[in-house]
Amino acid sequence: MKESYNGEDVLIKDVEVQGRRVNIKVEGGRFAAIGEEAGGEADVVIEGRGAVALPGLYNTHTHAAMTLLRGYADDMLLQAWLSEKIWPLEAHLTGEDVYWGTQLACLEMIRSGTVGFNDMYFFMDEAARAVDKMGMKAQLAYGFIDLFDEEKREKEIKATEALVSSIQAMNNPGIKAAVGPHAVYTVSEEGLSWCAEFSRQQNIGIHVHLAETEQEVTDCVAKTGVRPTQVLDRCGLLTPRTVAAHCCWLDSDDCALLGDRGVFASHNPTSNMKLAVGRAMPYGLLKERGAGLCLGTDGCSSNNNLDMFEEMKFAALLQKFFWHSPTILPAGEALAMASANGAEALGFKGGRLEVGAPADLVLLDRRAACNTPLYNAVSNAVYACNGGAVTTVLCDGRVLMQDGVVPGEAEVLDGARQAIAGLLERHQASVSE
Ligand SMILES: C[C@H]1O[C@@H](n2cnc3c(N)ncnc32)[C@H](O)[C@@H]1O
Ligand SMILES: [Zn+2]
Repeated sequence: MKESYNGEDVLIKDVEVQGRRVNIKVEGGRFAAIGEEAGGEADVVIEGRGAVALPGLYNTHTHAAMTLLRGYADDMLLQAWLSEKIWPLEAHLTGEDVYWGTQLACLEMIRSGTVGFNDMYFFMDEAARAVDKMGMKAQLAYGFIDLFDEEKREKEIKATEALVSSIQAMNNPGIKAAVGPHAVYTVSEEGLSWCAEFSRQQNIGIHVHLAETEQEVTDCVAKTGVRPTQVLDRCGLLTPRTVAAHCCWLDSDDCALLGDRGVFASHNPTSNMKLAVGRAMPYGLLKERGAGLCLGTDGCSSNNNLDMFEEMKFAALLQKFFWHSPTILPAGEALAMASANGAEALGFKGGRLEVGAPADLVLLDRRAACNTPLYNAVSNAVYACNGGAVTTVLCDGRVLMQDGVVPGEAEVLDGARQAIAGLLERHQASVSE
């Protein structure tokens, strides 16, 4: 992987953009020209051979280094899955594990056309190091969990402040810090309010789980007298800088509140179906109330991959099936959720195939079966292709994959495999003590 990006100019020849065979010229990391006339000198020339060009994708909800836990525990309900399986193994994670697990996530995301993502996890300075090395864009938050304990809250505050300053010291405009209050059932209202105030002072994003399960809502009402959305709102966490993940068990007042506050709701259909949360995000109501709408995979152990092409398809199908409407969430809206909306949710400008925009670009193989026939490239992208059809990826004009080759792939896979072996060994040793 290239250590430093020197702003190369790129010319991509003969690609399909909205039904036209054109060239694409990238200069200084942005689209300079898209059309038959695009051309001229370039440091890198890529033969498109009729490839389908799409905007780069943004995964707005994941726990990237959970790649190390892929397939570790499946087929369980959320609370048992977290408390009996996931959290006990996560207790043995090291910074080195998160460095390699996040690189593996970046590799998988690059291979399937994702150029930016929204992460909430631990040892996030190591995650930032991995993102910097892999050349992607990301908003990174430490998973703030105080379990309503004052001492733990102080530690979570220090960890959050440390991460934000270390990311800001990186001076990489493609890597942003955020606060990551986990959820209303794992964070006290003092902790939630601190996160809101700190994100306001620092003018950084907020990444939070909201209304994932019916139990989250009923327990919250029983405990506080109000619903999770109202708890987040009275703590100041509902803002235009907020990405709320899942948003399944929302009623119409919740949707109106999210719309009024300009919150982005991140739909995570695969995770929701895999954990059987029992209700699809109310996409139609949220759209009507003006909430931002984007898409995310959640972590690899509740999906179990990071393929945003699959995520677009499952979003479109789940919404149609659950709300009994064959016209809800058409392919074009699914692609917008996964690209431009996702970029906007994270405060990035990209995810648009437009002159002047940052050059986030994905090329799909024109000869792949999923692109034959090519009546409608967006339909194929959402309903037929998956990440396997991606051949070339640019992020802010930087070539991250060309003709299926990601530089340094073997080293990332080896490092991740070693991290997994070490993690399991430490967990095993503690269990047998
Ligand atoms: C950041 C924290 O969020 C946990 N985590 C992973 N998946 C989910 C989910 N679907 N809902 C809530 N928390 C989750 C991670 O396991 C980590 O403990
Ligand atoms: Zn999550």
